[in-house]
Amino acid sequence: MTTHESNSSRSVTIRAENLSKIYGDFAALHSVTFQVRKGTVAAFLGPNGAGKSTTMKILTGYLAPTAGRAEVLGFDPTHPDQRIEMAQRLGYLPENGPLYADMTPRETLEFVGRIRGLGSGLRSAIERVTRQCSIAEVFDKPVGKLSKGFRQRVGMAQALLHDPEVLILDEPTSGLDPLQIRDVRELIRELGRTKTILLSTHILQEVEAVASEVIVVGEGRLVFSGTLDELRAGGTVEQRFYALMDQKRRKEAA
Ligand SMILES: Nc1ncnc2c1ncn2[C@@H]1O[C@H](COP(=O)(O)OP(=O)(O)OP(=O)(O)O)[C@@H](O)[C@H]1O
Repeated sequence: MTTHESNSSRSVTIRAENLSKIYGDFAALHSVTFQVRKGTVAAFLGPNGAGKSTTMKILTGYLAPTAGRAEVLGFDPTHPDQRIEMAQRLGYLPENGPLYADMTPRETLEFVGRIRGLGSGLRSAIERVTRQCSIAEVFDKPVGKLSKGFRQRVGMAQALLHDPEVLILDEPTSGLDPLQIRDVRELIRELGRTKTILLSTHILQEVEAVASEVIVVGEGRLVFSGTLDELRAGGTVEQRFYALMDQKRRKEAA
């Protein structure tokens, strides 16, 4: 346990506290607060433009919040030294894949592994993620020539390369076909046995398929945060999601 972790509650791995983000004159996030407890798979659910990617970029240190505070494993992503330490224990799949089009998956993973300083462990790490993400058949094809589904899986592979204890996955099943979606959900469930995972989605079925905790946002505001069972109390995920969104609209109109 590091000093950073002992300073915060041990059971909370990801914390967003009153996060706000303003792009120019557009407010994308309004004081969003939620927590993800250690060892859970949490779905970050919301319609297009709700602020999911913005929140994830803040949590991973790629964007600074306009106000509020983020924390992952007790580290502050806006603090340069803490961000580096955090990155060693965090895997991030960004929204549109992180990948250089000219590089093959092999070159991508070797490159990422070198940056991460994996040294002699790199070869076995590459073998592990190649198996986990089923990318062996495209291993030596340029990423730019791969289907969206395979690019997404290469993105997952780079996020998993250093076997991080926390994963932040921005729409991990986006662009995949039904069989690939089933495989990636299975992989997420498997990884969720040992890791804390926050994944964004706007697919309601995805929530029930993989998550035990749910955070719902709409137009940059938090509308629900709790367990899947709490969300399902009084209806299906679908019914509850639409009810929450309608409730939010009525509140704003009042
Ligand atoms: N760099 C930026 N400059 C200006 N506006 C931005 C920028 N990035 C995002 N936005 C706006 O902020 C809002 C939230 O965007 P964000 O990408 O976080 O939403 P999202 O929930 O991830 O959406 P999606 O499901 O479509 O990916 C949107 O209205 C978007 O257009």
